Amino acid sequence: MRGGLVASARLLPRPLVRWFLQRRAQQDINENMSGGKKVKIIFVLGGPGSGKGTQCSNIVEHFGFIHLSAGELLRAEINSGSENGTMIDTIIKEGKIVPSEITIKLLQEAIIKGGNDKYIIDGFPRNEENRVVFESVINISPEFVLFFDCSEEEMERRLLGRNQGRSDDNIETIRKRLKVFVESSLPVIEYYESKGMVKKIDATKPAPEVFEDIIFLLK
Ligand SMILES: Nc1ncnc2c1ncn2[C@@H]1O[C@H](COP(=O)(O)OP(=O)(O)OP(=O)(O)O)[C@@H](O)[C@H]1O
Ligand SMILES: Nc1ccn([C@H]2C[C@H](O)[C@@H](COP(=O)(O)O)O2)c(=O)n1
Ligand SMILES: [Mg+2]
Repeated sequence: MRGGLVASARLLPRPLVRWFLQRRAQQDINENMSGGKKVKIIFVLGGPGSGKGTQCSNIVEHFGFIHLSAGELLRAEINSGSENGTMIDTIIKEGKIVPSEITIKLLQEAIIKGGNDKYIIDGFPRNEENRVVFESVINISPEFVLFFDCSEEEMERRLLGRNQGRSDDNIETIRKRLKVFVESSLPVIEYYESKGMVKKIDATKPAPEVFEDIIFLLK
């Protein structure tokens, strides 16, 4: 029966399939969140090492958001031994971006599991494909985008000193990630900027000062 449904879905026009997936995702998210409130999302973007994870922990503590890091969800997927794990691991070591359907499925599951109505999503959308597929499948627009603006030299220095055993914190992969950030992620930030949705933070400052600026913006 299920196989029959999948086979018939292949015969449906693409917009209809997309509409169906979108309705399912929204229904799933809305049925599972707390208090029947609309789910609110803030995207946190910035280059590798700009301090997204550090500040998201502060935001969770002070503002009651659930923090989802796309990178951490992908690393958990690798460690879970899933069938996509090896492929994700290779892509991350190469500093490239994982296909959107994988990352969005992980985010969707985490939103449903979280059961909250306020999410701060860090490191997503990382490219235009991430943005467009999220829009069409999840169909929730972010309230706004927090952009951590940091110089490349500072980001490189921080990543080389991070010391958390990440397979992508080596100079070769760091340089590739910085290049991918400029080529694929900055255009996404520019897209949201053109819609007046970006709140920019000077992320080169010391962490406590960055958080003071965030408090000002979130209040
Ligand atoms: N404002 C800051 N000044 C100096 N060091 C910082 C600052 N913010 C974070 N750090 C340090 O820099 C390193 C990278 O920070 P963090 O992991 O938060 O960055 P990130 O943007 O999440 O990076 P990635 O995209 O690689 O996950 C960590 O070792 C962190 O302690
Ligand atoms: N939307 C995303 C987010 C992350 N990744 C991959 C590629 C990144 O270099 C890596 C680590 O992410 P981080 O922890 O630095 O945010 O994870 C991706 O492919 N797509
Ligand atoms: Mg991070």
